[in-house]
Amino acid sequence: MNPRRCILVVDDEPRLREVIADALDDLGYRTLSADSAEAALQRLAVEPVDLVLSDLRMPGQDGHALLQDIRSRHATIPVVLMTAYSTVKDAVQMIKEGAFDYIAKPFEIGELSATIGNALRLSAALQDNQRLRRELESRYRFDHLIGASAAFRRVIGAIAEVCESRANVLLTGESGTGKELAARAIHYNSARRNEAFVAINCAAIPEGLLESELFGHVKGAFTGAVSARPGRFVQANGGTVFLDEIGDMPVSIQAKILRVLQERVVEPVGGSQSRSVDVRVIAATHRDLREAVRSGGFRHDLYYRLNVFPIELPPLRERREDIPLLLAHFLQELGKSSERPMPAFTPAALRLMERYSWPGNIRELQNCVERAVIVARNGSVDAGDLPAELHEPVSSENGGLPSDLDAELERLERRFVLEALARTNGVQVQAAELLGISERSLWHRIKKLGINIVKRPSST
Ligand SMILES: Nc1ncnc2c1ncn2[C@@H]1O[C@H](COP(=O)(O)OP(=O)(O)OP(=O)(O)O)[C@@H](O)[C@H]1O
Repeated sequence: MNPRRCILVVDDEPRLREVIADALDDLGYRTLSADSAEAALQRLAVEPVDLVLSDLRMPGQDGHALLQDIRSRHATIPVVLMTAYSTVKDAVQMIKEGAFDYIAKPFEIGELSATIGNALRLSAALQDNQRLRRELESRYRFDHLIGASAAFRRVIGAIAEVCESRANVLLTGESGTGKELAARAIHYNSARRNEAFVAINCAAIPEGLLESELFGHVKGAFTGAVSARPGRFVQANGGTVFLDEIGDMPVSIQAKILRVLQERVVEPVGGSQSRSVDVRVIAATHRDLREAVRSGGFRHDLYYRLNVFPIELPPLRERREDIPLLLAHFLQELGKSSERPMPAFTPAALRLMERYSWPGNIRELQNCVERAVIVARNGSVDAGDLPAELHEPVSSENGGLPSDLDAELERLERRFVLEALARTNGVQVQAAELLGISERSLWHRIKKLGINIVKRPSST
């Protein structure tokens, strides 16, 4: 059984201390109390405390000074401030200085329970993340892989396991879940780290060019091939090739990839001499490749070659507890290139972010943070500063109007894109023409909507 979490209640009013301690006791916490900041520091020096709940205004050293002392001497203990309505502004300022949250007096037990539960959960996640990173940093350099949730730890564990081997890796997961980042982590922590990491997006290169892009071509192989070109596999010799969106690769080219994997040779377009290469292949897809194999869009022999070591990147909605960590990480990154101090996100804004489903996953979260930093006023980002989709209500009844305009527009967009792709058998340049948009714009929409294009295999 978990030991009871210990909360230190600091308030100069004995009656209030007693009421709060009783309430916390009923909620299953162990409580200690102190009638001043000085007494609180004495208790902290000798007792293991999980959270400090302190009044803001106290005679002698006040909550503000106590916060500073706790930050410097017991940095991992979260501090929640209790404040009168008139001093809420000071409490918000103190969140910027490192307090975890505040609660305005008078408050109800339910509110107190939620605030404390939240602070304990977030601070445990932060500490876990720090511990995990220290552990990993001593063995690996996974500097940019942020997350401490159980789901993400499994991913890190799998990455750590596969780094040293030369096994092919298949990364699956929705768009924006970090597949490319994971591929880079594998490469830069493998024995190949000093050789090239060559990434290629199989879906973004027109079918006619993909073969020569991958395997190179000899001089005169086709109109415009004025000189020989080595191709990405040769460029990556000794290193790693990252084949992004492998599920969108034409069947004809899949056969050639298979040859690289089996025989470790490439044959440039127009040439008859093969060249041996030593590359590790990491492939990624947001599609269900097993399904593509079943429907004939993907070669089963290639699937089994690639799927030697599968790693699934979980969607962000399945690891919501990582959201505060990712937010802190992106703010830190943005802060490096900004003269201005980064804004603080209010607890209400954070709550909204933790509730939202993030269909675009970490990329969407990153964009949201970047945008919020731009629109932030007075050094803070509140719920109202976040994009409309984060405020979507869950209800549906709305008198004929869509209860969720963005979702409705997205549904329409998906229907039209799918229709155009179906009519053109997945040929994106033609589908884009039908829809009156550029091929690039169609490509972005396909990515955003997570559409899987299954082309009918050509008859050759
Ligand atoms: N665990 C993570 N920690 C920090 N940043 C992350 C993490 N995972 C992803 N990101 C960031 O999110 C963005 C999207 O990640 P990435 O491009 O690796 O996703 P992807 O799954 O390859 O997307 P797509 O399928 O659309 O190509 C990148 O800017 C990346 O740096």
